[in-house]
Amino acid sequence: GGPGSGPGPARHTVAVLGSGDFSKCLTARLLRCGFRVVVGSRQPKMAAHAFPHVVDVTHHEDAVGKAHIVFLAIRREHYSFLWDLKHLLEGKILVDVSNNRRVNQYPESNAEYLASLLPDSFVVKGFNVISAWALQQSCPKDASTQVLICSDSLEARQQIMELARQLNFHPVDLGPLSSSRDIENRPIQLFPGWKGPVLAAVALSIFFFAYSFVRDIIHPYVKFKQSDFYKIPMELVNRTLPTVAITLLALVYLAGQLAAAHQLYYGTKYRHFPHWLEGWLQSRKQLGLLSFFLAAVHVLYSLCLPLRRSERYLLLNTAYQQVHANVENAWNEEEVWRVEMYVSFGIMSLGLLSLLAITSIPSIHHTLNWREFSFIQSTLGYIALLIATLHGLLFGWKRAFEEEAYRFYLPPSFVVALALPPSLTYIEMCVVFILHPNQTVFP
Ligand SMILES: NC(=O)C1=CN([C@@H]2O[C@H](COP(=O)(O)OP(=O)(O)OC[C@H]3O[C@@H](n4cnc5c(N)ncnc54)[C@H](OP(=O)(O)O)[C@@H]3O)[C@@H](O)[C@H]2O)C=CC1
Ligand SMILES: [Cu+2]
Repeated sequence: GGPGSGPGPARHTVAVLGSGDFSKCLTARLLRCGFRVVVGSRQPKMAAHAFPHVVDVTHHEDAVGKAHIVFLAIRREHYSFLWDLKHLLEGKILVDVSNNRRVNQYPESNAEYLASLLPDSFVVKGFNVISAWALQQSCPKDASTQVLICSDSLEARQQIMELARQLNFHPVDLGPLSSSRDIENRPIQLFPGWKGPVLAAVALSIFFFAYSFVRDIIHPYVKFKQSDFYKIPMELVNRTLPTVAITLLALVYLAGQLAAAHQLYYGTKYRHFPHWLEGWLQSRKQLGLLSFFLAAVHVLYSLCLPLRRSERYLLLNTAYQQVHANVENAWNEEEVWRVEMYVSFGIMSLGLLSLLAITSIPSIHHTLNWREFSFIQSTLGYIALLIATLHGLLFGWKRAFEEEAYRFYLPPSFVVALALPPSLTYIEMCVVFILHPNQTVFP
């Protein structure tokens, strides 16, 4: 018969092969939840010391014979010994809990390898996303209680899901055994989805930092013998941060516009986007959050600029020169307006960006309906981008037009430092307003 047709009492006994950390913690959890456990070990006498007395620690053959569900708490590299137990494992449910060290370490998943080794057993993948430590917790309440389960045998899958429930986990059915590759990759992925956006942020940071370094440090030094190296830790960093932030934010919306253009060009919603665009669309959340993070750090840097010694000396020197030149009032109306607006736009864009970041948190996202989410992420996001651009333009205005040293140097620096991120914005805005006057296609 099927995997459920074993003799009655054996159902309540679970076998665990291997006596390592995972085996110990799993056994403890099984006992606590009312199961009887038999552990199979190569050296049962030695292994028995590590288990409570109620646990039957015995040889592999013996353990397998006493239970219908067998957990394999051993590493994939050692699976070959199961070949000798082949006939004993026939018709039993084998739970593969193994993990690998690297993503896609082997051509086939561990569970699929096991199934090919023992075609007459019912292999179920599961519990690998749970750490031995989490198994020891008596009443886990967080997300780590999720157990992803898959198997080609529906009945075996359901039995293991039921078992997971009895162990106070939340089983998630991921279907056939082919999902095991995905399940095995889960616990060893490092921030999946963040690689591309982080690489983009790092590459842009290097580029803009190098650019500012040449423009603000090397150029004045070579041309005017002016040593501004003190600017590296604060000013250069604080110039790089907002430029990267605004570029990343522009990239979020550029992806949506390219997708819209793609759909318009092919006249259908049902054609697949090219891979690069698909990946880009899926990293918009990460790009947006990175942009928010960099913008927030930029604000902290900006707030701390007046704390610097250099700032104090420069201020005193200016005051001294002013006295010397007999100028009573240095008030410059245009400058005042520029800076007031520049600061105000900066604060506004950070406020809007925080709103975007907060609404991207899943629990808050779920309280919004699709239109509300799309309004905040598309419309307000766009406005944030626009205001941030104005903030950047107002900042660059003075540098471009007023600072003695840069006046003749205007075209290349102005275009690259300021026009590049905003121009992405403007191109997008033209595209969106011409093609979709009142539509925001991708939230
Ligand atoms: N530790 C953890 O937090 C987690 C572990 N896992 C998975 O659980 C499995 C076991 O992990 P863990 O307990 O940490 O590993 P350990 O290395 O601590 O234990 C593995 C056990 O396998 C047995 N074993 C070792 N070599 C052989 C062999 N050549 N032939 C047969 N049996 C052998 C040993 O038992 P004995 O000497 O009694 O035969 C040993 O205790 C792994 O596949 C791992 O990926 C999954 C999720 C979390
Ligand atoms: Cu700024």
